Amino acid sequence: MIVDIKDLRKTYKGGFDALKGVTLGIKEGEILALLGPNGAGKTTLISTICGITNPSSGSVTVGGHDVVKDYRAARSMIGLVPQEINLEPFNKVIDVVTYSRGLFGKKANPAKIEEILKQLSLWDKKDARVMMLSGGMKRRVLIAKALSHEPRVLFLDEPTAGVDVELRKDMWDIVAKLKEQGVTIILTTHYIEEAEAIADRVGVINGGELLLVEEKAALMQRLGQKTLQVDLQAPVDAVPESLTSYDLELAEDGHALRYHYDTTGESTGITRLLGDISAAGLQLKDLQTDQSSLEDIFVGLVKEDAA
Ligand SMILES: Nc1ncnc2c1ncn2[C@@H]1O[C@H](COP(=O)(O)OP(=O)(O)OP(=O)(O)O)[C@@H](O)[C@H]1O
Repeated sequence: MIVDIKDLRKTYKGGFDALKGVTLGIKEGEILALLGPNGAGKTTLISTICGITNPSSGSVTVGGHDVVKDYRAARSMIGLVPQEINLEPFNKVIDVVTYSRGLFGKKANPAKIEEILKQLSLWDKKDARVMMLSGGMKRRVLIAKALSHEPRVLFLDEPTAGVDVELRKDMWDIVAKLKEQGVTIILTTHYIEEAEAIADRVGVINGGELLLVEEKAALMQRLGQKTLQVDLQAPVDAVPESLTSYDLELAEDGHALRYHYDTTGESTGITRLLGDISAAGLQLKDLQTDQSSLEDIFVGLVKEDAA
Protein backbone atom coordinates (compact mmCIF):
# COMPACT_ATOMS: atom_id res chain seq x y z
CA MET A 1 0.00 0.00 0.00
CA ILE A 2 1.51 3.30 -1.00
CA VAL A 3 -0.87 5.18 1.30
CA ASP A 4 -2.01 3.47 4.48
CA ILE A 5 -4.66 5.17 6.60
CA LYS A 6 -5.55 3.61 9.95
CA ASP A 7 -8.50 4.63 12.11
CA LEU A 8 -8.01 8.29 11.28
CA ARG A 9 -10.00 10.74 13.37
CA LYS A 10 -10.17 14.50 13.27
CA THR A 11 -12.07 16.65 15.70
CA TYR A 12 -11.85 20.36 14.94
CA LYS A 13 -11.35 22.86 17.77
CA GLY A 14 -15.04 23.64 18.17
CA GLY A 15 -15.63 19.91 18.82
CA PHE A 16 -16.81 18.98 15.32
CA ASP A 17 -15.92 15.42 14.29
CA ALA A 18 -14.91 15.76 10.64
CA LEU A 19 -13.35 12.28 10.40
CA LYS A 20 -14.71 9.44 12.49
CA GLY A 21 -12.24 6.61 12.11
CA VAL A 22 -11.28 6.21 8.46
CA THR A 23 -9.25 3.13 7.50
CA LEU A 24 -8.15 2.80 3.90
CA GLY A 25 -5.24 1.39 1.92
CA ILE A 26 -4.40 2.90 -1.45
CA LYS A 27 -2.57 0.70 -3.95
CA GLU A 28 0.35 1.94 -5.96
CA GLY A 29 -0.66 3.01 -9.45
CA GLU A 30 -4.41 3.09 -8.91
CA ILE A 31 -6.88 5.90 -9.39
CA LEU A 32 -9.16 6.20 -6.39
CA ALA A 33 -12.13 8.54 -6.50
CA LEU A 34 -13.57 9.71 -3.20
CA LEU A 35 -17.17 10.64 -3.71
CA GLY A 36 -19.11 12.58 -1.14
CA PRO A 37 -21.48 15.50 -0.71
CA ASN A 38 -20.35 18.91 0.55
CA GLY A 39 -19.00 18.78 4.06
CA ALA A 40 -18.46 15.00 3.96
CA GLY A 41 -14.86 15.32 5.11
CA LYS A 42 -13.04 14.86 1.80
CA THR A 43 -10.83 17.93 2.08
CA THR A 44 -10.11 17.16 5.73
CA LEU A 45 -9.01 13.65 4.77
CA ILE A 46 -6.72 14.89 2.00
CA SER A 47 -5.28 17.67 4.18
CA THR A 48 -4.49 15.16 6.90
CA ILE A 49 -2.78 12.75 4.49
CA CYS A 50 -0.75 15.66 3.13
CA GLY A 51 0.26 16.73 6.63
CA ILE A 52 -1.50 20.11 6.43
CA THR A 53 -3.98 19.21 9.15
CA ASN A 54 -2.94 17.17 12.18
CA PRO A 55 -5.06 14.13 12.97
CA SER A 56 -6.66 13.86 16.42
CA SER A 57 -5.81 10.15 16.42
CA GLY A 58 -4.96 7.33 14.07
CA SER A 59 -2.14 7.23 11.57
CA VAL A 60 -1.25 7.75 7.92
CA THR A 61 1.86 6.57 6.11
CA VAL A 62 2.87 7.48 2.57
CA GLY A 63 5.50 5.22 1.05
CA GLY A 64 6.06 3.90 4.57
CA HIS A 65 6.73 7.36 6.05
CA ASP A 66 4.47 8.57 8.85
CA VAL A 67 2.93 11.89 7.78
CA VAL A 68 3.36 13.41 11.25
CA LYS A 69 6.63 11.93 12.58
CA ASP A 70 8.34 11.80 9.23
CA TYR A 71 6.59 14.74 7.59
CA ARG A 72 9.26 15.86 5.12
CA ALA A 73 9.90 12.41 3.67
CA ALA A 74 6.18 11.70 3.39
CA ARG A 75 5.36 15.11 1.91
CA SER A 76 8.08 14.88 -0.73
CA MET A 77 6.28 11.87 -2.18
CA ILE A 78 3.01 13.78 -2.50
CA GLY A 79 1.73 16.28 -5.03
CA LEU A 80 -1.36 18.22 -4.03
CA VAL A 81 -3.65 20.07 -6.40
CA PRO A 82 -5.87 22.18 -4.17
CA GLN A 83 -9.49 23.09 -4.76
CA GLU A 84 -8.81 26.81 -4.85
CA ILE A 85 -6.53 28.48 -7.36
CA ASN A 86 -3.79 29.90 -5.12
CA LEU A 87 -1.28 31.32 -7.58
CA GLU A 88 0.51 34.67 -7.52
CA PRO A 89 -0.93 36.59 -10.48
CA PHE A 90 2.33 38.28 -11.52
CA ASN A 91 4.52 35.18 -11.57
CA LYS A 92 5.50 33.49 -14.80
CA VAL A 93 4.32 29.94 -15.34
CA ILE A 94 7.81 28.49 -15.61
CA ASP A 95 8.96 30.26 -12.45
CA VAL A 96 5.97 28.98 -10.45
CA VAL A 97 6.77 25.40 -11.37
CA THR A 98 10.55 25.70 -11.02
CA TYR A 99 10.28 27.39 -7.63
CA SER A 100 7.87 24.79 -6.32
CA ARG A 101 10.37 22.01 -7.11
CA GLY A 102 13.00 23.90 -5.14
CA LEU A 103 10.71 24.06 -2.10
CA PHE A 104 10.95 20.30 -1.84
CA GLY A 105 14.73 20.45 -1.79
CA LYS A 106 15.02 18.80 -5.18
CA LYS A 107 17.91 19.72 -7.45
CA ALA A 108 17.00 22.01 -10.33
CA ASN A 109 16.10 20.04 -13.45
CA PRO A 110 15.05 22.30 -16.35
CA ALA A 111 14.53 19.28 -18.63
CA LYS A 112 12.05 17.79 -16.18
CA ILE A 113 10.18 21.09 -15.85
CA GLU A 114 10.03 21.31 -19.64
CA GLU A 115 8.66 17.78 -19.84
CA ILE A 116 5.96 18.54 -17.26
CA LEU A 117 4.92 21.78 -18.95
CA LYS A 118 4.81 20.08 -22.34
CA GLN A 119 2.74 17.25 -20.98
CA LEU A 120 0.18 19.75 -19.72
CA SER A 121 0.26 21.76 -22.97
CA LEU A 122 1.70 24.72 -21.10
CA TRP A 123 5.08 24.95 -22.81
CA ASP A 124 4.07 27.76 -25.16
CA LYS A 125 2.69 29.62 -22.12
CA LYS A 126 5.81 29.20 -20.04
CA ASP A 127 6.66 32.91 -20.02
CA ALA A 128 3.10 34.11 -19.57
CA ARG A 129 2.11 35.62 -16.27
CA VAL A 130 -0.50 33.65 -14.35
CA MET A 131 -3.05 36.47 -14.50
CA MET A 132 -3.04 36.29 -18.30
CA LEU A 133 -4.21 32.68 -18.31
CA SER A 134 -7.74 31.31 -18.59
CA GLY A 135 -9.24 29.41 -15.67
CA GLY A 136 -8.51 26.10 -17.38
CA MET A 137 -4.87 27.03 -17.94
CA LYS A 138 -4.53 28.07 -14.30
CA ARG A 139 -5.76 24.65 -13.27
CA ARG A 140 -3.11 23.09 -15.49
CA VAL A 141 -0.49 25.25 -13.81
CA LEU A 142 -1.66 23.94 -10.43
CA ILE A 143 -1.15 20.40 -11.68
CA ALA A 144 2.28 21.23 -13.14
CA LYS A 145 3.24 22.80 -9.83
CA ALA A 146 2.08 19.71 -7.92
CA LEU A 147 4.12 17.49 -10.26
CA SER A 148 7.27 19.64 -10.15
CA HIS A 149 9.06 17.53 -7.54
CA GLU A 150 8.07 14.22 -9.21
CA PRO A 151 5.70 12.91 -6.54
CA ARG A 152 4.58 9.29 -6.57
CA VAL A 153 1.12 10.13 -5.25
CA LEU A 154 -1.03 12.93 -6.60
CA PHE A 155 -4.07 14.32 -4.81
CA LEU A 156 -6.61 16.29 -6.78
CA ASP A 157 -9.23 18.02 -4.66
CA GLU A 158 -12.33 18.58 -6.78
CA PRO A 159 -10.31 18.99 -9.99
CA THR A 160 -13.30 19.80 -12.16
CA ALA A 161 -15.62 21.68 -9.80
CA GLY A 162 -17.23 24.43 -11.80
CA VAL A 163 -15.32 23.79 -15.04
CA ASP A 164 -16.93 23.31 -18.44
CA VAL A 165 -17.45 19.92 -20.05
CA GLU A 166 -14.51 20.26 -22.43
CA LEU A 167 -12.05 21.11 -19.70
CA ARG A 168 -13.40 18.26 -17.62
CA LYS A 169 -12.59 15.83 -20.44
CA ASP A 170 -9.10 17.37 -20.71
CA MET A 171 -8.57 16.80 -17.01
CA TRP A 172 -9.62 13.19 -17.36
CA ASP A 173 -7.11 12.71 -20.18
CA ILE A 174 -4.36 14.25 -18.07
CA VAL A 175 -5.20 11.94 -15.18
CA ALA A 176 -5.18 8.89 -17.48
CA LYS A 177 -1.72 9.83 -18.81
CA LEU A 178 -0.32 10.31 -15.32
CA LYS A 179 -1.61 6.89 -14.37
CA GLU A 180 0.22 5.41 -17.37
CA GLN A 181 3.39 6.90 -15.91
CA GLY A 182 2.75 5.03 -12.69
CA VAL A 183 1.51 7.94 -10.56
CA THR A 184 -1.04 6.95 -7.92
CA ILE A 185 -3.98 9.33 -8.04
CA ILE A 186 -6.57 10.16 -5.44
CA LEU A 187 -9.24 12.61 -6.42
CA THR A 188 -12.25 13.93 -4.60
CA THR A 189 -15.37 14.75 -6.46
CA HIS A 190 -19.06 15.12 -6.04
CA TYR A 191 -19.64 14.28 -9.68
CA ILE A 192 -20.64 10.66 -9.95
CA GLU A 193 -19.92 10.56 -13.68
CA GLU A 194 -16.36 11.67 -12.95
CA ALA A 195 -15.81 8.67 -10.70
CA GLU A 196 -17.44 6.46 -13.31
CA ALA A 197 -15.23 7.84 -16.08
CA ILE A 198 -11.77 7.58 -14.55
CA ALA A 199 -11.54 5.68 -11.29
CA ASP A 200 -10.27 2.15 -10.71
CA ARG A 201 -11.86 2.18 -7.28
CA VAL A 202 -14.55 4.34 -5.79
CA GLY A 203 -14.89 5.29 -2.14
CA VAL A 204 -17.99 6.94 -0.77
CA ILE A 205 -17.52 9.25 2.20
CA ASN A 206 -20.22 10.98 4.20
CA GLY A 207 -20.39 12.48 7.67
CA GLY A 208 -16.70 11.74 8.24
CA GLU A 209 -17.08 8.02 7.56
CA LEU A 210 -16.04 5.88 4.64
CA LEU A 211 -19.24 4.08 3.73
CA LEU A 212 -17.88 1.93 0.93
CA VAL A 213 -14.75 1.31 -1.11
CA GLU A 214 -15.18 -0.91 -4.10
CA GLU A 215 -13.67 -1.71 -7.48
CA LYS A 216 -15.50 0.34 -10.06
CA ALA A 217 -16.05 -2.79 -12.14
CA ALA A 218 -17.90 -4.43 -9.24
CA LEU A 219 -19.97 -1.31 -8.77
CA MET A 220 -20.76 -1.28 -12.47
CA GLN A 221 -21.95 -4.86 -12.19
CA ARG A 222 -24.38 -3.72 -9.53
CA LEU A 223 -25.41 -1.07 -12.02
CA GLY A 224 -26.28 -3.92 -14.37
CA GLN A 225 -29.29 -4.60 -12.15
CA LYS A 226 -32.52 -3.60 -13.80
CA THR A 227 -36.12 -3.71 -12.74
CA LEU A 228 -39.05 -4.54 -14.97
CA GLN A 229 -42.40 -3.28 -13.81
CA VAL A 230 -45.45 -5.02 -15.17
CA ASP A 231 -48.58 -2.91 -14.76
CA LEU A 232 -51.74 -4.97 -14.49
CA GLN A 233 -55.24 -4.28 -15.83
CA ALA A 234 -56.78 -5.35 -12.53
CA PRO A 235 -55.14 -5.41 -9.10
CA VAL A 236 -54.21 -8.65 -7.35
CA ASP A 237 -54.05 -9.37 -3.60
CA ALA A 238 -50.97 -11.54 -3.82
CA VAL A 239 -48.37 -12.81 -6.28
CA PRO A 240 -49.96 -15.88 -7.90
CA GLU A 241 -48.64 -19.23 -6.65
CA SER A 242 -47.36 -20.16 -10.12
CA LEU A 243 -45.05 -17.11 -10.18
CA THR A 244 -43.34 -17.53 -6.81
CA SER A 245 -40.05 -18.69 -8.37
CA TYR A 246 -39.52 -15.21 -9.88
CA ASP A 247 -39.20 -13.44 -6.53
CA LEU A 248 -41.61 -10.72 -7.64
CA GLU A 249 -42.54 -7.68 -5.65
CA LEU A 250 -46.14 -6.61 -5.44
CA ALA A 251 -46.35 -2.86 -6.02
CA GLU A 252 -48.74 0.04 -6.54
CA ASP A 253 -51.47 -1.49 -4.31
CA GLY A 254 -51.46 -4.70 -6.29
CA HIS A 255 -51.59 -2.92 -9.66
CA ALA A 256 -48.06 -3.89 -10.63
CA LEU A 257 -45.46 -6.63 -10.28
CA ARG A 258 -41.75 -5.82 -10.13
CA TYR A 259 -39.08 -8.18 -11.38
CA HIS A 260 -35.37 -7.64 -10.76
CA TYR A 261 -32.93 -9.04 -13.29
CA ASP A 262 -29.30 -8.83 -14.30
CA THR A 263 -28.48 -7.38 -17.71
CA THR A 264 -24.98 -8.87 -17.58
CA GLY A 265 -26.36 -12.42 -17.23
CA GLU A 266 -26.97 -14.79 -20.16
CA SER A 267 -30.71 -14.55 -20.04
CA THR A 268 -32.98 -12.05 -18.36
CA GLY A 269 -35.92 -14.45 -18.00
CA ILE A 270 -38.31 -11.76 -19.19
CA THR A 271 -39.90 -13.70 -22.05
CA ARG A 272 -40.65 -16.66 -19.81
CA LEU A 273 -41.98 -14.39 -17.07
CA LEU A 274 -44.37 -12.62 -19.40
CA GLY A 275 -45.62 -15.97 -20.69
CA ASP A 276 -46.18 -17.22 -17.16
CA ILE A 277 -47.96 -14.02 -16.11
CA SER A 278 -50.36 -14.42 -18.96
CA ALA A 279 -50.78 -18.14 -18.18
CA ALA A 280 -51.69 -17.14 -14.62
CA GLY A 281 -54.63 -15.25 -16.10
CA LEU A 282 -53.29 -11.73 -15.46
CA GLN A 283 -53.72 -9.04 -18.11
CA LEU A 284 -50.90 -6.63 -18.83
CA LYS A 285 -51.53 -2.94 -19.13
CA ASP A 286 -48.03 -1.61 -19.56
CA LEU A 287 -44.34 -2.41 -19.06
CA GLN A 288 -41.54 -0.21 -17.81
CA THR A 289 -37.90 -0.79 -16.97
CA ASP A 290 -35.69 1.05 -14.60
CA GLN A 291 -31.92 0.85 -14.23
CA SER A 292 -30.14 1.53 -10.96
CA SER A 293 -27.19 3.87 -11.34
CA LEU A 294 -24.18 4.73 -9.28
CA GLU A 295 -26.24 7.75 -8.33
CA ASP A 296 -28.97 5.53 -6.79
CA ILE A 297 -26.38 3.52 -4.90
CA PHE A 298 -24.74 6.70 -3.69
CA VAL A 299 -27.97 8.42 -2.68
CA GLY A 300 -29.15 5.20 -1.01
CA LEU A 301 -25.95 4.90 1.01
CA VAL A 302 -25.93 8.52 2.07
CA LYS A 303 -29.60 8.31 3.10
CA GLU A 304 -29.05 5.10 5.07
CA ASP A 305 -26.17 6.76 6.81
CA ALA A 306 -28.25 9.78 7.81
CA ALA A 307 -31.08 7.62 9.17
N1 LIG B 1 -10.99 24.43 10.37
C1 LIG B 1 -12.19 23.92 10.63
N2 LIG B 1 -12.78 24.11 11.83
C2 LIG B 1 -13.99 23.59 12.13
N3 LIG B 1 -14.71 22.85 11.26
C3 LIG B 1 -14.19 22.61 10.05
C4 LIG B 1 -12.91 23.13 9.67
N4 LIG B 1 -12.66 22.73 8.40
C5 LIG B 1 -13.71 22.00 8.02
N5 LIG B 1 -14.64 21.91 9.00
C6 LIG B 1 -15.92 21.18 8.96
O1 LIG B 1 -15.65 19.82 8.72
C7 LIG B 1 -16.61 19.25 7.82
C8 LIG B 1 -15.90 18.58 6.67
O2 LIG B 1 -15.30 19.57 5.84
P1 LIG B 1 -14.47 19.23 4.53
O3 LIG B 1 -13.99 20.49 3.96
O4 LIG B 1 -13.49 18.17 4.86
O5 LIG B 1 -15.62 18.61 3.62
P2 LIG B 1 -15.59 18.25 2.09
O6 LIG B 1 -16.12 16.87 1.98
O7 LIG B 1 -14.25 18.51 1.52
O8 LIG B 1 -16.64 19.25 1.49
P3 LIG B 1 -16.51 20.24 0.23
O9 LIG B 1 -16.74 19.40 -0.95
O10 LIG B 1 -17.61 21.23 0.51
O11 LIG B 1 -15.14 20.85 0.31
C9 LIG B 1 -17.51 20.39 7.40
O12 LIG B 1 -18.70 20.30 8.15
C10 LIG B 1 -16.74 21.64 7.76
O13 LIG B 1 -17.63 22.68 8.13
